[in-house]
Amino acid sequence: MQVSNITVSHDGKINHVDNVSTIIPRGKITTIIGPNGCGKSTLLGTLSRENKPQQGQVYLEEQDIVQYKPKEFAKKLAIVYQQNQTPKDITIEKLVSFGRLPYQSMFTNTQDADNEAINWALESTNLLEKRYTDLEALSGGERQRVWIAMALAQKAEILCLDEPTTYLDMYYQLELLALIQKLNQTYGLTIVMVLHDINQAIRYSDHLIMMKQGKIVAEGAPSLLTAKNIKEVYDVNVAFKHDELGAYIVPLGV
Ligand SMILES: Nc1ncnc2c1ncn2[C@@H]1O[C@H](COP(=O)(O)OP(=O)(O)OP(=O)(O)O)[C@@H](O)[C@H]1O
Repeated sequence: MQVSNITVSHDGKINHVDNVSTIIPRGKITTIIGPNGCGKSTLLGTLSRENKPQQGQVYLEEQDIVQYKPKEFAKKLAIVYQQNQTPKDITIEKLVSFGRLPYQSMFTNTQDADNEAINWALESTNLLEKRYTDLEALSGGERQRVWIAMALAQKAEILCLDEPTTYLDMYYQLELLALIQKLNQTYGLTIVMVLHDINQAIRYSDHLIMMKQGKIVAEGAPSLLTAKNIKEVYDVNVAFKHDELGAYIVPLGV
């Protein structure tokens, strides 16, 4: 995806995303990082057409995303939110099947392809055995996997995730990030996500976009992060460590 001079304002006064241009590399994991309120979700929501930019364009396969019909766009890009309203009395399988809506029409029978995609989505997220379980009976971590399964059933090449690990304990955070990595490495999905944990961003991303006050201040491989630019962006002092675990930061204080 190519983002070209995007400006988004939620209130018509402040530019919450301010003249941003970037490229989301295909087949890679891109993570948007930055302090609270810097515009991460607004940028992600612009890629997924949830936010309409006042200025600029986003191109997907050389076509402006506004030109795609809703169903065609849903076949290209799926998004999973941080928190989702859980419908009552619905099984995992039923929820995942909603991911097939972009493919259904009155004139074509897509049942075989639908079943195949649903099975693949359930298998990839390790939910096959629980397919007939009610969503309400699941823990928060399992539920997040179901929403990802629904997005996978959409069979889109680009998967956007807005703070997918928020509200999850350490176990489910790591499980979810490993799943995202598997989806990228095994199926070549392009991942674009927002994360707050810098160490997770370093460990699981190929590409980082670092934002501050609606602008991109640095982008590239995780090695672009330094104690200096983290201080500038987050106003936090960190120590950078490099050892057999790879690179990671240790927050020292504000
Ligand atoms: N629907 C909205 N109406 C008005 N202002 C909004 C709306 N959504 C976001 N904003 C404002 O836009 C700015 C950027 O918000 P955004 O959610 O994109 O930031 P973020 O970097 O994702 O923040 P966080 O890390 O806290 O989730 C914030 O100041 C926020 O208050």
